[in-house]
Amino acid sequence: MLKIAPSLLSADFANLEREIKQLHSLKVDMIHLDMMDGNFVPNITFGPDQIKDLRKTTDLFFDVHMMIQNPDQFIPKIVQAGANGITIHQEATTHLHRSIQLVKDQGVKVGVALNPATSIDSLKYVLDDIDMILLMTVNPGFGGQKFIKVIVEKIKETKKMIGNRSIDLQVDGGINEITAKECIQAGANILVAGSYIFNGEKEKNIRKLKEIQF
Ligand SMILES: O=C(CO)[C@H](O)[C@H](O)COP(=O)(O)O
Ligand SMILES: [Co+2]
Repeated sequence: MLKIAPSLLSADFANLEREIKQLHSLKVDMIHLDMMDGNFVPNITFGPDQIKDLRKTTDLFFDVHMMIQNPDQFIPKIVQAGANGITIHQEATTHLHRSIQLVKDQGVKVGVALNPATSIDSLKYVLDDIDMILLMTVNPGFGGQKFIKVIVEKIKETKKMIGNRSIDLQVDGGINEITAKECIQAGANILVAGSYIFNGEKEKNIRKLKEIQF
């Protein structure tokens, strides 16, 4: 089933409660929270304290995309703050298997993210431990970047690797109604979209994504 995950990165940070309540009324499937440390990626966003405050505004699923070096130290804090799912970058941890187990121990969903130039090969060894794979369709760090088209092929290869396992395949970066269609046809089922949803009429943009036919 297709799921829509608006990224708060492009929301109005002076009115986050209002933005989240509107997304709730537009029946999105989850809220995508981009955590950045200025080290793994060249940008800084928010951490556990801010996520804890946002948690008070909604019961929507919080899908935390951790773009931080050495994620292990923050995993318990992010879960305590209210995350329902945590996605860690393979490139940000030396011991991917251990980091995955740490998230699982906290009782929330676990995803592994790959940068555009990272091969899917190492996923093979953790496939039976994870709930989601996030394929970055831009280089992480900023909203509003251009979709990297070569990743469509990677989506197809990843979908094949997943086989009949119940693992969600999420895409993130440069998603609009055109690129979303290509990703869905290739096998993705969760669309993260920031600038496309927030720049303009949210209701119309979310509807357009939901209406994409397979
Ligand atoms: O992880 C991210 C950036 O690193 C964001 O989720 C992503 O870029 C969403 O923004 P947009 O849809 O505007 O590309
Ligand atoms: Co993201």
